[in-house]
Amino acid sequence: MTTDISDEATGAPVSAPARVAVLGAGSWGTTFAAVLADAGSDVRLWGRDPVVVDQINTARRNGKRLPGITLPEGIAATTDAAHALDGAEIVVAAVPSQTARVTLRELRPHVADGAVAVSLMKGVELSTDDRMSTVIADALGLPDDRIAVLSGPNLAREIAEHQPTATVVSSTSEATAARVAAACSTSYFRPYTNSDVVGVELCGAVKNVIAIAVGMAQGRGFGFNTTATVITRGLVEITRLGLALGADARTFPGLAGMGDLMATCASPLSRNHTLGKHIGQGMTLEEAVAATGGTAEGVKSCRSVLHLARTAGVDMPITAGVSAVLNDGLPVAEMARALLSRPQKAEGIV
Ligand SMILES: NC(=O)C1=CN([C@@H]2O[C@H](COP(=O)(O)OP(=O)(O)OC[C@H]3O[C@@H](n4cnc5c(N)ncnc54)[C@H](O)[C@@H]3O)[C@@H](O)[C@H]2O)C=CC1
Ligand SMILES: O=C(CO)COP(=O)(O)O
Repeated sequence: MTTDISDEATGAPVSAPARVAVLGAGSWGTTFAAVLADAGSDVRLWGRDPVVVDQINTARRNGKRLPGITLPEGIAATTDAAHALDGAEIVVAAVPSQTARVTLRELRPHVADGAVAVSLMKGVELSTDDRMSTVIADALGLPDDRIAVLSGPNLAREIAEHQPTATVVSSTSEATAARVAAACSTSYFRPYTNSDVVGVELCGAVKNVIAIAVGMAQGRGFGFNTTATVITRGLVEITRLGLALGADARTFPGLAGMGDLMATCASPLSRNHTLGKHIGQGMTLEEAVAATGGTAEGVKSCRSVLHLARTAGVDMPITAGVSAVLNDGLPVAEMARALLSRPQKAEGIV
């Protein structure tokens, strides 16, 4: 299932530079644009905020999302989406999941013939329960074999600091996955490819919900035993949903599964984790969203994931608990009580 993208003789990453448009100049869009530029690609980064765009072009910084980071010269930022997309062979979507459909639909006329689209987004659409690759296919009118998703333990700030990490580029087309992987391969960012788009996307979306649960537990003052329990049982929930929806079991212990779950649940850099912690410490959802800043996808995706699960007849008690706390005002202490008082069962039954 997995392809190693490296030069067999030297072991060095093989990069194949491309003309790339990155849509969304938030923390991950900006960081991924920097990865692509470092891989030698010609990158145009589309952002809505002219102040952010101007700062990227003139000062090589995005002070709003990545304070203290100097960006490479190879990124040209613009507020003009048509200019960003003109001639782009690869189109990368990095806007909040719930806004993707409308944003991409508007930009569709500017997408070049033959372009490949890549989702960096980790969410499930609320109104449809669609994964982001489906939203992209609908909004841009692209066939599945010209769509890839990229997901893994990829906290933007660490990557912007060139700390080493790996990721998964998934597509139903091996050629598309390999092409995208080659365009973003650097000395600090190592893409692997696979073909399990369903599994990779579900892992990315649901781990945000589990990270909120871990944050809530830590906000209540609970330690590593609780954290490890929620992460482990969270992975069971992700696996259960994924298998019910046709994912490949090998994805869950991989980078997009366990890898991303660990990074997001452990790191204070995670917006989902941070938001959960604020809630656990007693903030309202509104206060927690404001205090967190940036896009915490799990806040909305907990509802669509839960709906997906219920439709598929899959039990996801942690996700249900997070949704009840965020949407129905259930106190965190009650969520913990409910989870701990579930009927006894044998471990290992997914
Ligand atoms: N930040 C990270 O470490 C990572 C984020 N992701 C995912 O990447 C996606 C984007 O996240 P971030 O860049 O971190 O978010 P962010 O909150 O830093 O930035 C989002 C960007 O989208 C723009 N935006 C908001 N609403 C929009 C709309 N209606 N139309 C067009 N643009 C709009 C904002 O102006 C902002 O530039 C999310 O799905 C997230 O889960 C995935 C991996 C890592
Ligand atoms: O997806 C991420 C790391 O892989 C980023 O997590 P947050 O969206 O919670 O910050």
